[in-house]
Amino acid sequence: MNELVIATKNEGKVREFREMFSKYGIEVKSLLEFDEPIEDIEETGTTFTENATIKAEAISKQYNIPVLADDSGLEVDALEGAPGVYSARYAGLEKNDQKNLDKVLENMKDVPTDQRTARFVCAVAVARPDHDTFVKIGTCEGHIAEEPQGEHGFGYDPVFIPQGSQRTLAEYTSEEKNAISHRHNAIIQLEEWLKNA
Ligand SMILES: O=P(O)(O)OP(=O)(O)OP(=O)(O)OC[C@H]1O[C@@H](n2cnc3c(O)ncnc32)[C@H](O)[C@@H]1O
Ligand SMILES: [Mg+2]
Repeated sequence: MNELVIATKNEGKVREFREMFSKYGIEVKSLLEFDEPIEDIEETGTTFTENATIKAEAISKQYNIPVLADDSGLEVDALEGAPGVYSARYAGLEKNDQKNLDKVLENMKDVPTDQRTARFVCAVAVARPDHDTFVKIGTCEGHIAEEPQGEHGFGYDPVFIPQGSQRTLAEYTSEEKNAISHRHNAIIQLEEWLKNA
């Protein structure tokens, strides 16, 4: 396999997948690079696994090709797992990263440091014509910062400090993030499939 379609319109994800798959010699094509516009796929599931499956199968069926999809988000313990599967829409349907992370910080303003634990979760689904879809899940444990720091990455990275670190993920280089991220931890479980695909 030298090219893999990823059913996402998130440029941050695309960048990370491109970097992580380059070492397998696989080029990544996202929904942003199709000749025709691709309609948004409604994420009607209640779990990361369901939503990743919905996205991968929708595009795989439409084009009759193998497709990978990623559904991910931030689970904050003090917010009972929110924003969770609603991470992209936490502050409204327009999907604004800044508003989303501001809302997390606002809802966490009275939560002391030792109770700010959280994790990123990433479900990657692989859907192929005439095969059962499979899903792998990766996580990255950490805690929520008091204020945003850093310019790298995307989404909630400026407020997420990985376990054992003093820096937010937005202060990590992309190489550093891609070595420990939830997305990395999901992808490494695909290695067998990638080698044989
Ligand atoms: O559905 P697609 O098109 O893939 O793009 P999306 O941005 O809508 O992606 P999701 O539905 O999976 O929602 C993921 C949310 O979690 C956030 N997120 C996921 N991975 C992240 C990461 O590595 N760092 C920071 N935030 C992340 C992201 O910003 C979104 O708000
Ligand atoms: Mg989405």
